[in-house]
Amino acid sequence: MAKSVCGSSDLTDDHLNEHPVITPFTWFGLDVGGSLTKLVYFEPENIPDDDDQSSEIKKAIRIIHKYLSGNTAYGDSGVRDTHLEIKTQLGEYTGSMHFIRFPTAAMPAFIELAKSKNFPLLATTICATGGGAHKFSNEYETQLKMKLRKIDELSSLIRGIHYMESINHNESFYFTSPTIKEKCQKLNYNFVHPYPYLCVNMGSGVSILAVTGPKTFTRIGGTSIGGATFLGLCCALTGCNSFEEALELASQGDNAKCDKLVSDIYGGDYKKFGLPGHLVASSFGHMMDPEKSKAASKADLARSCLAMVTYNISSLARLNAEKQGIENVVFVGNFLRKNTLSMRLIAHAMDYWSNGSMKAIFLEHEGYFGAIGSLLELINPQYDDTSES
Ligand SMILES: Nc1ncnc2c1ncn2[C@@H]1O[C@H](COP(=O)(O)OP(=O)(O)O)[C@@H](O)[C@H]1O
Ligand SMILES: CC(C)(COP(=O)(O)O)[C@@H](O)C(=O)NCCC(=O)O
Repeated sequence: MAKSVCGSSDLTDDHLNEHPVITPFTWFGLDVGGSLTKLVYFEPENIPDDDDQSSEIKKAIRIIHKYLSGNTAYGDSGVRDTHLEIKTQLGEYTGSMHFIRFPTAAMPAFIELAKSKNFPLLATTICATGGGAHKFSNEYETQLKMKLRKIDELSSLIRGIHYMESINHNESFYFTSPTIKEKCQKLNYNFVHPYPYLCVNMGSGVSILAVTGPKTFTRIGGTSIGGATFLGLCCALTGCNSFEEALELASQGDNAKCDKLVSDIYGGDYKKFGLPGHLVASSFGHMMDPEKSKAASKADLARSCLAMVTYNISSLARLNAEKQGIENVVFVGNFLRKNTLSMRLIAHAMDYWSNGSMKAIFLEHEGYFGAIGSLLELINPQYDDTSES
């Protein structure tokens, strides 16, 4: 009989919520986001020999384990982030958690790949979160004969964060002197007494949550100007084709070539209200001047996009934190992947505009927490597509 990752295949999802049956073979958590799909895969150290299984299933299990943990690239666009791999214990099993991502636009190719690797033989149901768990539900059922058990994405995110924090002492960090390259240091943050904190999830769009306990949070805001805005604008303005390319361009550019600064308007600082001359007064404000527009390079344009999106998010984060009386703000999501520049800009902006009262905290597993939370539903189902506040 085919196994379900959430239990035996002859149980309905309702039964699975009450009595999860954990099988040590196909432990996946899926997070299908607006830009990227994240797959967290747990590989147990010792796979017990289960006599109940047909040799066909055993063979498929071996192939999948070998395929996932033996490769770092899958199909045309799947990537395993090997630097994030971590040893942990799930249920009674010790093993490794692997982190894999691919563009959500490549979902049809992923479904074909899953078919070719016999995934459906192992799992009739897979725990999935993110908007795509809803959007692709029919495709999984008709093409793969797999059910997506839908887990609420923000609950999954918070669960994933708290789990990672509990197993990885080096998960959270902050920056000191973020704007001074020679002095800037990345230091471990002690997350022992975290509540309340603000969680800012910088994905395609941005959700802002006030987290008051291990399982209690409220979504207090958001913005549509997020990671996909940065990448979309960069592609439109510079012709770049990837996030990596956009970041590389941004790292070489100067946003003052595109943005109007306070000093462009005041000739210096606007002292009465504490606005320094180097502050951006108006993002892309120089672009209405034909000469300045012509002089701006692709790198300058990319840097302006990055600065605009980053500053806007950190402003919203600070205002929401202020409103809630919260000092610690945790920034997650793949917009921060490889994006130290934005992290340092956020760290500086949060510190500067709060007069040192707020701290920006970042997490190593950036964009994978939703998928981790989804995987944890196997062990202890909590959030079957319900939101919590
Ligand atoms: N390889 C990549 N491809 C596309 N976007 C990426 C990539 N790496 C980082 N990003 C950034 O991460 C954002 C998506 O973040 P993520 O947390 O995965 O959100 P979502 O769940 O909406 O896909 C993108 O909009 C982009 O800014
Ligand atoms: C709709 C979303 C929760 C989807 O999550 P994502 O895939 O972007 O991580 C997110 O994009 C969002 O919160 N957007 C901002 C909507 C708003 O408050 O304006």
